[in-house]
Amino acid sequence: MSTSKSYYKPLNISSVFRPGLFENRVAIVTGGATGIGKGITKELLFLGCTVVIASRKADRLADGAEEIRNWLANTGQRATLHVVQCNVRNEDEVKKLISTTVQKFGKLDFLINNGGGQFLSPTADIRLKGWNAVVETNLTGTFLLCREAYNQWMKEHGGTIVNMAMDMWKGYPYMGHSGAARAGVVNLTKTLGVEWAQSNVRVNAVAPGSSIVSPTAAANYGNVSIFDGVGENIPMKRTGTVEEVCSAVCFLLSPGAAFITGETIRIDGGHSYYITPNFRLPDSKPTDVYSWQSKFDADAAKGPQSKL
Ligand SMILES: CCCCCCCCC/C=C/C(=O)SCCNC(=O)CCNC(=O)[C@H](O)C(C)(C)COP(=O)(O)OP(=O)(O)OC[C@H]1O[C@@H](n2cnc3c(N)ncnc32)[C@H](O)[C@@H]1OP(=O)(O)O
Ligand SMILES: NC(=O)C1=CN([C@@H]2O[C@H](COP(=O)(O)OP(=O)(O)OC[C@H]3O[C@@H](n4cnc5c(N)ncnc54)[C@H](OP(=O)(O)O)[C@@H]3O)[C@@H](O)[C@H]2O)C=CC1
Repeated sequence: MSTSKSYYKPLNISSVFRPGLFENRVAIVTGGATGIGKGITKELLFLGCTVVIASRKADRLADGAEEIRNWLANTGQRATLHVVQCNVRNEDEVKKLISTTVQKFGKLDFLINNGGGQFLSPTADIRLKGWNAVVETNLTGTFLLCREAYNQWMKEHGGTIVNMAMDMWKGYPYMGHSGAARAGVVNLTKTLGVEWAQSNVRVNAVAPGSSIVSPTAAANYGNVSIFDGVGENIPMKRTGTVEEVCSAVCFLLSPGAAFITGETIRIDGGHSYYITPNFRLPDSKPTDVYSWQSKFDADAAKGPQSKL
């Protein structure tokens, strides 16, 4: 059975959250210029939030910011986007990212630790430098950002943090370093959710399946077709969209999630629960997709002046 796009039934809508939900809020999104982070940035801006995007590469940040600003102009919404170069593995740069944000915008309401990644390798072949690079990026970087956001602002004023995990629940062959680091992130999320509850700081995480079609992610693996065929093994019979991660992040940031902390939400179409080798679901059509059928994207490609 094919999972070609012709079976998809896209829901032609934009954010499911009310306009202005995040007005007067300030967020940092690491890795906010590409892929999932870019999607999160767009939705936050669309909902009125001021967003600071931060990652290592100045050219990626500049290109991403330009695209996002054009896109936002075409939605008719207004919000502030700011760019800071920051390697989450560098303690000084992380401290500066938080202090700059607080100085410039007067506060920090949301931290989204999205930036991260890894390379594919049998674990036996991973050199210590490579192991450390991945663990420092995904686990230590998340720790540093959480700690600085808390100590510099959230401890006194409250705030909400969303961390990025992955579907490492059964281990992750060929991504042993990242699987271990993300399992650490899930555990750290629980700890901080408890330790910081009294400061009115909620800490949660999302765990996307290895199935969120992100062109930058595919390019990072040097294989643009890495997501092809992945949907076949997922109960929902399809890959996931960036927007399906973003909406979970926005929910966790919203007041509607005020009693949720320490939690990790799986966004994987049921893949991580589909474990029984002697039970196969019958073939079926892919389920409905949540995607901002952009209208906005098409208009953004034409430039900021085009009409909705
Ligand atoms: C099965 C099907 C599954 C299918 C899998 C499907 C996956 C789809 C799901 C997607 C999940 C995602 O997370 S998508 C997100 C993808 N995005 C990314 O991964 C981008 C971010 N990643 C990175 O920047 C890098 O991978 C990372 C290593 C973490 C950090 O890079 P740095 O520039 O800091 O470090 P580098 O100098 O490049 O490398 C440091 C060392 O790491 C090791 N190293 C780096 N790249 C390496 C490589 N390709 N192969 C071996 N080893 C490598 C070497 O030892 C390097 O040292 P030397 O020996 O001295 O060079
Ligand atoms: N796509 C998927 O299916 C899944 C993705 N994930 C995770 O979701 C997150 C987003 O991935 P996705 O959008 O798909 O892929 P991308 O490659 O597009 O995103 C990775 C982002 O992280 C940034 N980044 C990487 N290393 C650092 C660092 N040391 N300091 C600061 N920023 C950094 C990159 O920017 P720059 O290069 O400029 O630093 C880039 O913007 C990642 O953590 C990824 O591992 C998890 C599960 C599945």
